[in-house]
Amino acid sequence: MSQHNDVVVAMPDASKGVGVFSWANVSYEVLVPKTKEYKTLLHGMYGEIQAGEVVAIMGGSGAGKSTLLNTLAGRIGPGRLSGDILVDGAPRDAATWRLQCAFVEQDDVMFRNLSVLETLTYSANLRLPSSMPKSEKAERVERVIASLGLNGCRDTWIGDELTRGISGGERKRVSIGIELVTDPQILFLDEPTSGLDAFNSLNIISTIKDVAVKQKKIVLMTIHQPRTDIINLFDKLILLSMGKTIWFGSTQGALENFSRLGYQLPDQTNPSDFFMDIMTLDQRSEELRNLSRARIEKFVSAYEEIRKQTHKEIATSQAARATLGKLSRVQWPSSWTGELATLLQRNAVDLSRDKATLGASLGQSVFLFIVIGFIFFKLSADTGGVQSRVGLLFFICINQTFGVVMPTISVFPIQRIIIRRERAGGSYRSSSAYIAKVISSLPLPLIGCLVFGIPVYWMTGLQAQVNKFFTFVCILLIHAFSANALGLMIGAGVPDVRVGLIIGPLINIIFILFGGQLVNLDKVPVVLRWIQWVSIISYTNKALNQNEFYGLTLAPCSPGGMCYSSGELVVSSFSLNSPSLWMSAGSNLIIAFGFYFIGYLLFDRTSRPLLRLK
Ligand SMILES: Nc1ncnc2c1ncn2[C@@H]1O[C@H](COP(=O)(O)OP(=O)(O)OP(=O)(O)O)[C@@H](O)[C@H]1O
Repeated sequence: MSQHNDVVVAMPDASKGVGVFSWANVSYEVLVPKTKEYKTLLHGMYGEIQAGEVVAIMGGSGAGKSTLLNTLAGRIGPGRLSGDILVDGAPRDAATWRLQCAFVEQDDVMFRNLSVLETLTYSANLRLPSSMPKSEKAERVERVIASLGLNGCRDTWIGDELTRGISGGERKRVSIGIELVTDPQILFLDEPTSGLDAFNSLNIISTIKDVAVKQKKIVLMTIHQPRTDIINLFDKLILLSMGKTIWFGSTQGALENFSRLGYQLPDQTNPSDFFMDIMTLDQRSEELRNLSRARIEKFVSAYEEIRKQTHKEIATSQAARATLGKLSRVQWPSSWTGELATLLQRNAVDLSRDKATLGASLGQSVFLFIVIGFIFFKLSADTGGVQSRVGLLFFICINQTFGVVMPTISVFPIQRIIIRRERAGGSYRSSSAYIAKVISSLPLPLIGCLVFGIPVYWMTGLQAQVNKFFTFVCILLIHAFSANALGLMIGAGVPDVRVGLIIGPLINIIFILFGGQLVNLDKVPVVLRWIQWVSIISYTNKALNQNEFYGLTLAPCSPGGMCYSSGELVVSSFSLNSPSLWMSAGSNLIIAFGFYFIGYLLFDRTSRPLLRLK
């Protein structure tokens, strides 16, 4: 399977930390589709962070904080990027960058059914080289737990809005821990305090500061109006407004700078409130906008003067450049099968603890076999019985399609953020992640189809022959397999679950229409007729009818009544005789593999992390 954008990564050399991360004259423009003109989001940015420093990007809404953070982290889409972004004086390199840096997103999306310890252990197992002994990985995890103060909740499940788990502050720590297990040199954090109370915010930033100082890491984060004791923890601030720098340096330096320009910090005011007041573009009226714009431009020019006087070129490290040249394609942390085994194990643990999903899924099958079993109880072999049998078999097709496709659609959209994050860290190949999901999503539909199908077969009085029964079960299992493939394919392609829940039923309904029971397919417009060849419902319906009616002895006709003389005649009168039973089942298998393959291509694309360094 193709690897597309996955970059094969080099293992980091833990003994070699990054000394300085710097950027010079960095601008970023995007094309605005409506006007077809470029809009500049970042204007000639400069900055430098030394190992052990924590730097915060602050600014009003729309100032460009996230854009700057993402640009420096290499997480930008199309657009014009110019300037230099350097690691120890050398340009970032795709082979090493993913392991040198880590990005902690604002939303802490994780597996809700795993404990803190398990979450960090899987991160270590997936992201650290397989050559590293298990005991060393476990030690690394323990160190991260200790440094982030997670010992008290190490065995608590992560949880989510619906299931109680660790607290918001602990979630943020775990998110940071997931990244820290690989010992990245540069840590980017997007609003690490958002959604946290003042106490927890201080706690998180103090922990980050502690880690940065002790482990000599470079930390850059965006933050919204931090309280005074948080702002005091930052070594430098980047104050942004309208995509321009109005200050880069210490908080004290910023206060002195603004004071010199006539803006004094009022008594008993938090510096961050003060900065926000003077650097935010006031949009309330034309007059206020012009006034605030003029003030901001004054700050921009004043800072530019200071920068020019103090700016020194970062010495380009020839040694670093030379090393980068040699590191191009090395290897993934583990072998493909190693990745698959770890991912399968994680999926299995997560699924086995998801009692609600397991219960609902099996409960649905039990409920339906009872209802259907009694509605169609012990069908007769007369004309009425024939009609009921045809209806029952078509209902089974529809039920088994909806029952499998709909829950499967959510598999990828729900975990896409996690997969993107892990792929961004170079943890595994997209193919192993996909195959692991396919395998772990199969047992539930297959078991569900047996729980429903076996009792229904005997309750409804379908042909009481062992070979017919096993063929029936086999057809149902193949159908569940194909429906699973269809659900995964839809889920892999849609941007979120809501879109999937619209597209899923639509495709199912079209497959039902082309299932051979509702419309005479010979009368359908030629351009649409091909749909029957990919309708898994059509093939399963044909296979089930042939299995049931071939060899079925029907009740003799009453004089003058309309009836079928044989089961074969029933099948041919509904045009369900071609292709043959095993050809139909085989077609469904081929279609399933087709769906899985298209699903993989879509998955690879939609779960691909952004990485743009040039
Ligand atoms: N792809 C894009 N096309 C056009 N404009 C964009 C694009 N991305 C961002 N912008 C604009 O760039 C500006 C900076 O956006 P950014 O998200 O960096 O702001 P921010 O400071 O992080 O704001 P907030 O605190 O509200 O998240 C905003 O005006 C935004 O509308």
